[in-house]
Amino acid sequence: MDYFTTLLDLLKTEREADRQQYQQLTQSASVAERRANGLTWYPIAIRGSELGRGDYLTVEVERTTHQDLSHQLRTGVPAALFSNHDPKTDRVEGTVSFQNGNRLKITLLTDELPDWSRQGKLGIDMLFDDTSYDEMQDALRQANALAETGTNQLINTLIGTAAATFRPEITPPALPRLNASQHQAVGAILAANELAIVHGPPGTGKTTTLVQAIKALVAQDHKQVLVVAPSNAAVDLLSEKLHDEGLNVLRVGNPSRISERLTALTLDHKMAEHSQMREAKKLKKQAGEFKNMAHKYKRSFGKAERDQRKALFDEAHRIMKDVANTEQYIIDDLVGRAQVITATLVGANQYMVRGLTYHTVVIDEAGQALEPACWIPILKAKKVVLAGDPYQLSPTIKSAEAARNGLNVTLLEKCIALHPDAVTMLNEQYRMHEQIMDYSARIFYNNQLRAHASVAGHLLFSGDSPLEFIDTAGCGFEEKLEGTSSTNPEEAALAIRHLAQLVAQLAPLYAPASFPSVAVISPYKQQLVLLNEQLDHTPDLQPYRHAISVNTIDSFQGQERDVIYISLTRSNDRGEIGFLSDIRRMNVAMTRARKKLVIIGDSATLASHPFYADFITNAERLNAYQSAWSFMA
Ligand SMILES: Nc1ncnc2c1ncn2[C@@H]1O[C@H](COP(=O)(O)OP(=O)(O)OP(=O)(O)O)[C@@H](O)[C@H]1O
Repeated sequence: MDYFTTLLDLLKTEREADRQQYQQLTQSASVAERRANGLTWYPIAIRGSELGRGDYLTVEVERTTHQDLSHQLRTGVPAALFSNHDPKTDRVEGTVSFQNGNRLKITLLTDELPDWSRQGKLGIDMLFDDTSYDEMQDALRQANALAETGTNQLINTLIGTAAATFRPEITPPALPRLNASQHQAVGAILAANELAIVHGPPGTGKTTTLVQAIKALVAQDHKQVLVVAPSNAAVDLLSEKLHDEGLNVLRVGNPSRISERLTALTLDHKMAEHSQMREAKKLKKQAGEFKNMAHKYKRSFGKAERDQRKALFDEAHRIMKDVANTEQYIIDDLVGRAQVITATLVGANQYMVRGLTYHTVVIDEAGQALEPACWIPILKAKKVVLAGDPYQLSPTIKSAEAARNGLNVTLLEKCIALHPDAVTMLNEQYRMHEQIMDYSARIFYNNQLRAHASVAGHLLFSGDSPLEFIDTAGCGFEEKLEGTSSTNPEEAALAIRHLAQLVAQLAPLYAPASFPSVAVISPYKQQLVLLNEQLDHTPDLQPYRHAISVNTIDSFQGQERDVIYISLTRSNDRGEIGFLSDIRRMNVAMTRARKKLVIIGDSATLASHPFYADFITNAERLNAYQSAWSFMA
């Protein structure tokens, strides 16, 4: 099938580009350089170790210095423990199985700590993640084979060779907390035979809707539902909300947020609480003792000692087999009792749940999911629910070639185009003042989005303007290049001065604890550095620092603040706007604001792009346009 062979080729191109970028960052790089690139923790101290399932040793380590450096050693990534003595030979590979703050656990492909780990300084290196690519590739191959039989109704629908069908007799239960479009979405999810799509623009209650739909699915079908998303954060959020609704949720893989409520949903925690676990623990301890005894007999001793050593090891292995059996029983029991299983897309193939099949799989944040990854959970189901917004951030793709040739188009977008009859768009939003929503609604949502009465007119204070565009054209604020990132120091200063004036207006109106939340965002990382400096050097803002954050747009998807400042940064006479031409990113930025949105930019540069030209005209129409001149005067 062309559909899947094309995807397989694109994935191969992407994998190569990703590997090359990884190699560039690691090859011939010193430990210090790798550490600076976030690929290595060094030095580390071992805080403990435990023998786990499959006789693999899990080692807990802590970063003892350089603790603030950002890094990519997240749960699930392949990694290696190494020693600085001879990092090429003194290393053992494994997978990060837990990470929080400056501690992580790595499960090693061995059952005991190597001798070299007791000398020299140790570190953890991130390795290239071949496993995820292998999983995606396997899924595409399997999908291809199934597609060729022509009989798989779900695949036929998703690739567009069959229509999506519905059971018209199904009527959704009464759900008084949902609005009309949310209720309709739940109805479509219940009635769909193969595919239902929930298009959720910003703040429209996509999560609320999905949670109610999943609850209704469990009640209707009496079958386990698999709920997945590309990011751990989204999986965490859904897991908590589903649990709050009284469902038995099993969170597979490690949560990115360590909250007690979430931890309680993980397999590790549920296992520890299980009635049969005490027995397994006792056995494990016994096996450990046998191993310790065996280690006392050195290999160089005589035959009798060697035999003794072997007998002890054999006994330890035999006991560990019993442990594995007991643990498997516990896992099967816990997995069997779950009504909802939650995981990331690739996590849906974790070995505890690898072989399971489901009636329905729900993919949230489908607008950010790489299509090949979606096929991992899809192959486990008869019916798919896709939820997301194709007009917010798309997945990050490393290979420009793969992106150009179609890897940047998500399954969500394809399915919306193929099956408009399967789409329900949630059309009422609970976040933005209607003037803040207006432009996004017009450009991206065909004017179909409404503001709920509770937010349509909400303001920071009576008489405030919810939308402001501050035009720096003609002020001589020129962009600079810092490395690969643009900056605009005068624009940063202006943004913070404007914020200081706003805060002065708000101060008498709000108690510190209920002070409106503010975020200052820019697509350019170096501009954030300048904004932070300006903030730190504005004494009047210090008492409110807790309410103000500075962030990139990408880290902000899914969040909201009362006040959003966007520093567009670009200002040049070539009309070059770089990153800003990705209007989906700008849609995310603009729709984070609840009560006030202040955008600062140079109309002379921005007007080269119709999205901004139109936005500025719109701002003028709404009386929201102001020249920076008049502000500075
Ligand atoms: N039917 C409703 N009635 C009243 N409030 C609602 C309703 N649906 C959602 N909300 C509120 O709207 C807000 C956003 O809801 P939710 O978190 O479900 O949205 P979302 O669409 O997932 O958000 P995002 O834009 O981050 O994707 C929440 O505060 C929620 O309580």
